[in-house]
Amino acid sequence: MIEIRNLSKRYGNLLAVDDISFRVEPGQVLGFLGPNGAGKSTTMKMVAGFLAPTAGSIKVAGFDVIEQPMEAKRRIGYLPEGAPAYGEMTPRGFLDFVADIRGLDGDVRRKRLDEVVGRLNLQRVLDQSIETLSKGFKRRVGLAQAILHDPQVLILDEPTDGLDPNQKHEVRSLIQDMAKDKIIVISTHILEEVHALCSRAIVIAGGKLLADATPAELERRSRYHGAVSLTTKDTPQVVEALRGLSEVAQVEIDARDGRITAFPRAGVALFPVVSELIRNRNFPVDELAFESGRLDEVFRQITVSAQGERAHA
Ligand SMILES: Nc1ncnc2c1ncn2[C@@H]1O[C@H](COP(=O)(O)OP(=O)(O)OP(=O)(O)O)[C@@H](O)[C@H]1O
Repeated sequence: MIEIRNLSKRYGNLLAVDDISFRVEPGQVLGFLGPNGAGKSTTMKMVAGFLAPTAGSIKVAGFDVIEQPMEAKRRIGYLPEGAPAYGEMTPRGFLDFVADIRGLDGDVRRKRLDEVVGRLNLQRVLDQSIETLSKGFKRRVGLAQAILHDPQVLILDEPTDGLDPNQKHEVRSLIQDMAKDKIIVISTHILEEVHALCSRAIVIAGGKLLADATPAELERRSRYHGAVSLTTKDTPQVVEALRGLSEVAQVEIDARDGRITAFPRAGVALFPVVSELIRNRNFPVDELAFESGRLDEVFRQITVSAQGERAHA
C-alpha cells in the first residue's frame, strides 16, 4: 500500500505540491492527471524517494520513504520522466549496473535480467549505446530498470510520452500485464491513457488535489453524461423533432462535423426515447451514440476553474 499524508513541496516561493493526501491499494492503477506544471513529477519524485518533501509523510508497504529509505526503495520501481541518464552505456551494461545497485546476484539475477530483457524485447539492442536508441527503446530500457527487482510498487512518470501509437500500445499492454499484483501510479496528461489503463484517477492542478475518483465517476460529472448524439442528412427536421421532446433539455449541433447532441432533462434515460423517435419518424440516421461523458471536458472544468481561483487568490 502507498499512504501519503499532507505532502507538500516548496521550491523557493513556489508551493509546487500543496498538502496532498491519498492511499493506493494493491491491484490499483492510479492515474495522476494534471496540466503542465501541476506538480505531478514533483509528487512522484517524492514518492520514489528522489526528492525530500517540505512537509508530510509517505509510506510504501508500511515503510516511511524518508525514515526507512532502503526498505521503502526496495519495494519501489521508478521510471523518471524522459530517458535513462546514462546515454553512453549499453542496455546490457546499464541493466547490469542496476542489478548491482539492487543487490541481485546468482540465479535470481540471471533470471530477472532474462525476464526483463525478454519482456521488453531488448535482445537486439542490448549492445548498442542507449543514446543511439530510438525513443521507444529508451523508454523500454527505462521500464526494464524500473521492474528489474520485481517491485511491489511502480511509479511511472509519463511512461508513453513521445512514443508512436504502436509503442504506446505496447507499453500500455505491459503495464496492464503487471497491474494484477502490483500498485502502479502513472502520471499522464493523455486522457485516453486513463481510459485504457487506470482504475482510479487523481486530478491535481496548482499543486492541489482536486478530484479522486474512478474514470467512470469522473465521466458522470460531464455535462455530456447521458446525452445522445447522432449524425443525419436531415439535420433541421431531426433537430426540430428532438427539441419537441419533453425529455430533452437542450440540443446542440457541432459546427465542425454537424453531429447533433441532445441533452436529457435531469433523471431521464434519453437513449430509448430518441431511438423510438427515429424509428417512428423514419429519420435517416447514420450513427446513434449514448454518451457516457467526456473526460477531456471534466478535466478542463476541474483544472481551469482551479487555475482561475489561483489567479484571483
Ligand atoms: N527543481 C525545481 N526548482 C524550482 N521549481 C521547480 C523545480 N522542479 C519543478 N519546479 C516547478 O514546480 C512546479 C511543478 O512542476 P512539476 O514538474 O512537478 O509539474 P508536472 O505536473 O510534472 O508538469 P509537466 O506535466 O509539465 O511535467 C512547476 O511550476 C515547475 O516549474
